[in-house]
Amino acid sequence: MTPAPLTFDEPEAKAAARLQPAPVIEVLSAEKVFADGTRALQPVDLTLRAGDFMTLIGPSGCGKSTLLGMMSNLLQPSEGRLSWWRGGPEKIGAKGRQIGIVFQDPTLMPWATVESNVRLLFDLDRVPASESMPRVRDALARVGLSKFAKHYPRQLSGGMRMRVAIARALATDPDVLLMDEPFGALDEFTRHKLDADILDMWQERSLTAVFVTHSIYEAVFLSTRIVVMAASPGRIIHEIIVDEPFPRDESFRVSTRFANLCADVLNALSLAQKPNHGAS
Ligand SMILES: Nc1ncnc2c1ncn2[C@@H]1O[C@H](COP(=O)(O)OP(=O)(O)OP(=O)(O)O)[C@@H](O)[C@H]1O
Repeated sequence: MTPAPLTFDEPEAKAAARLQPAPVIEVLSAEKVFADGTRALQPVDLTLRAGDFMTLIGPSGCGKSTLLGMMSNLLQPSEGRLSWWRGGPEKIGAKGRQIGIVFQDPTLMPWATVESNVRLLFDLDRVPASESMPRVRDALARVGLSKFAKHYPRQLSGGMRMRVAIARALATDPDVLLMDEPFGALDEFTRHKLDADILDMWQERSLTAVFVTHSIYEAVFLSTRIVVMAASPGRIIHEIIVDEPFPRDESFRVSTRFANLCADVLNALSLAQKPNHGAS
């Protein structure tokens, strides 16, 4: 059946807005000044939509982690506000509205097994093992660590420890996954493998993702949208849409299109280095 045509008496912008996926997190003129007076972010406006894979990229200190912290509701804006599923923070956690977080450091408990580390959030919530363990096992299988469930963090490589941290976030069955430079400390090969795995999970689970990185290649490979930020004060200066179909594989990494997109991000980042570009 042919879909009903859009009504053309409607302004174009309104019609386009109707076709966009629903907002999941909206950052509404939110800014952050820390208690010591550091102005980490000047007012930022940003809408994360269902199904986005959004990357935040920019020089050190431009406020990427601060912005991610506010999006996770772990950090409060000093001015402005955020909304989650068009409501307040009370909307977070309901069915279909779970947020999972992966930090830069895997932050594992060294005395606990891989399995216990992944189970941590369930244990804190006093969820019975009969309920939590199938989810823990499923998450460990998803990151390829089933055989290491009884190992301790010291017995794992850096990449494997990061997989445990990802499994811990996945076990809670998140709808939105916020990741703060999770692969920054890993070698290039491990990083490529984990990038591919994250994309598979994002597709399989219909996740909405926000990913902080310093790597232009990683940003282009993963994202549907790249948000470029500048420092002093932290702000958004540009956005690049990566209109490349999924699944993406290694052939994308060596394509001309990939090289051109990397050049676009690099150009935007060099503007970010210019003092006061886009600052108000
Ligand atoms: N708790 C805090 N108190 C005071 N200043 C802070 C605090 N947290 C961050 N800042 C400052 O806010 C600014 C933004 O920091 P943020 O960590 O968000 O930047 P970033 O872009 O994530 O940096 P990086 O890429 O190095 O991780 C920096 O100047 C930082 O020193």
